[in-house]
Amino acid sequence: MQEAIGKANTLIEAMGWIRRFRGKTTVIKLGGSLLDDEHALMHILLDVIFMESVGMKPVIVHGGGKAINRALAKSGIEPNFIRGRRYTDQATLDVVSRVLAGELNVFLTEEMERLGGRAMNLSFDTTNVLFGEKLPTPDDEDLGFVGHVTRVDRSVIEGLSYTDQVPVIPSMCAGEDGQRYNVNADTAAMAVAQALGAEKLVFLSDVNGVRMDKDDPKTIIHSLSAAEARQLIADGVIAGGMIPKVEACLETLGRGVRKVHIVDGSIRHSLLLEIFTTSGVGTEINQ
Ligand SMILES: Nc1ncnc2c1ncn2[C@@H]1O[C@H](COP(=O)(O)OP(=O)(O)O)[C@@H](O)[C@H]1O
Ligand SMILES: CC(=O)N[C@@H](CCC(=O)OP(=O)(O)O)C(=O)O
Repeated sequence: MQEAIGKANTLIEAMGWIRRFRGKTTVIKLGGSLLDDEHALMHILLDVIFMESVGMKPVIVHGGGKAINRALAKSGIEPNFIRGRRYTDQATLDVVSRVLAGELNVFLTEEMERLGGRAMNLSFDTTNVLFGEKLPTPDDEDLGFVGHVTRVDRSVIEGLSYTDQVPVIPSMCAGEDGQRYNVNADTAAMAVAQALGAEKLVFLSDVNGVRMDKDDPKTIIHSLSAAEARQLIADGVIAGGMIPKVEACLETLGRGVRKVHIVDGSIRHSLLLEIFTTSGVGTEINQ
């Protein structure tokens, strides 16, 4: 009896959160490390399907850095990162296109359908929704075909959301002349969240959030203001791959997205817990 009452209370609490987020867009960024974890990925996709089925509007933007590294190794190409971004020559671009826009984008969409959801892959091979240009960099830091997003085709994404399909978008963009570019997946997710005026942007990573000591999960910081996040970058507490993520969060907050979260996607239901509880499980960055 007590157990049944507990379950009913949980359901009633969940209904409140569902009402609050129904009809609102959440952009979910899937990082490369999670795409390698079959079990974690299945649970994340089930959470996304749940969100869609209760009327929330999830949109997936994905990277795939690890899969790209493996594919490059097979082609005998050494990965080369400059300030967290991959130097992308023509041969690298071909591999990135194949892995991100071809394989991973199709795999994620098919996996969602297999799990009972409805999803649509939005890539160069179907409908491209991310447009951009070569990322401007200083002359001595040329990154080749690395781009940034300057325009998002909102109507296609919103059209899918309103017909109860989850848009799945790889982190690549096309120039107005048709040139393809490789885009850092955190910044691609940020551009999509801004363009859609998303209620939330969730970065699912392989760490439990921003930590005071990057190697100690217990030092997680649950809530950070923009000013505190900037200070932690300046102090070197936030480093490496966490910098572009937090910088993307800060830029997103300045442009209308209400809340940004960094969450460990390998914890079961971390996505739902972050959305449906007041304390959450990851790091929330607020304006
Ligand atoms: N303060 C910090 N808190 C948490 N992680 C940090 C911090 N500083 C650096 N990092 C590093 O950032 C990494 C996450 O970024 P990244 O590997 O790019 O993730 P993803 O593949 O999900 O985009 C962590 O694995 C961690 O090694
Ligand atoms: C320009 C640039 O660095 N692009 C990234 C795109 C994929 C990505 O960002 O994937 P993760 O989210 O797994 O890191 C790359 O080539 O690895």
